Amino acid sequence: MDKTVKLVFQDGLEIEGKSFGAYTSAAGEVVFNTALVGYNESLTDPSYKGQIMVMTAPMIGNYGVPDDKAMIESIETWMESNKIQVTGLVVSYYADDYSHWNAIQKLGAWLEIQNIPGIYGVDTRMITKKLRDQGSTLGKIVADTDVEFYNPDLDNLVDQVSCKEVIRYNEGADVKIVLVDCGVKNNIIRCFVDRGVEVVRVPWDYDYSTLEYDGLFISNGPGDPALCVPTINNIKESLKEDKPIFGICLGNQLVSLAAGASTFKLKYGHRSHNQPVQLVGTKKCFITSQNHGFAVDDSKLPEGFKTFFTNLNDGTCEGIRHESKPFFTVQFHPEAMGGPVDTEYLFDEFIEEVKKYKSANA
Ligand SMILES: NC(=O)CC[C@H](N)C(=O)O
Repeated sequence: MDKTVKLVFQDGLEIEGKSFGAYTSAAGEVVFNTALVGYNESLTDPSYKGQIMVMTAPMIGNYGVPDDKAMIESIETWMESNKIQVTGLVVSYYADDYSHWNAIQKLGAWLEIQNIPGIYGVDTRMITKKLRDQGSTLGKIVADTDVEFYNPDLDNLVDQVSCKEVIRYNEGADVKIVLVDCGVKNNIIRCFVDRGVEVVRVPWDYDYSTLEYDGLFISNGPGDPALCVPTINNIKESLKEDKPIFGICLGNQLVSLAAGASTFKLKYGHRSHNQPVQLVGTKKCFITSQNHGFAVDDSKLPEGFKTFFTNLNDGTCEGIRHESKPFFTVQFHPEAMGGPVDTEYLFDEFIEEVKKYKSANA
């Protein structure tokens, strides 16, 4: 019989449930994700560092977990990083029995190996309504020893998830992209490598101006973008040049901050696979995968920049682009994994801009 654990909120609410995964206590920001699939990808997305993820899909674990050690081209085949990044997992029904063609382990066993606690048998609908009404809040999963509440937005989490040295993928390709790793999801690297470019992955605070490259990419990542000061300062220098710049999620926020815009914390964030965004100036709408708690204030974008996409649910900024230079960034995740791939064309558009720049400056 599974042991009892509690989900405790900073406002005092305590919810009793059953333990799966590691029987241990952990604290973080409680956020909800409404995606129906993709728990392995979300759990290993470095953007979730410091967060306790509530999944509203009623059954979690039913398709198990694939081999998290399988690698292709030195990247985890089935995962978005080399480990589980969340602090804890909250689900309604945990399915211990699984069935899937490439699953090799139970979700609970995988969590336990990495000392991540899970709680099931709780009313995730009630919890989600609480978070929507009151906003994301600090919380903790408590096993047999209590822990202090922990606010991940006060920590420089990007430094904890970024690579520690320069890593090259597809070395020797004609087009070279510097990828600033703020907690990059593996599928972003796959999307570039599959398009035949070399990816030069550098730490979040690395001075990439010393490198030979043709285009710049700023990755997704955890925590408050305002804490990434070295990255913002490096991007400020890049904005003075004409080399193409692309960014995703945290990358959108960092380029916006470097350009002189500001960011703010959303009440409960966007974490789902069904967020509708409109391409500004058109009637086109795309359904996107999203996982963010901060947003760019596009009410006063700096000279030369305009809103690229807008969220059709709440009108928030979903990307910015420069009016004349090849700079564009998006708040959503065109690389998906999981979720819809409708906006993956943005990788092609960026690489086209890079090739144009490269031939014009040959
Ligand atoms: N996925 C991300 O890159 C998240 C960006 C940032 N940490 C936010 O929560 O808004």
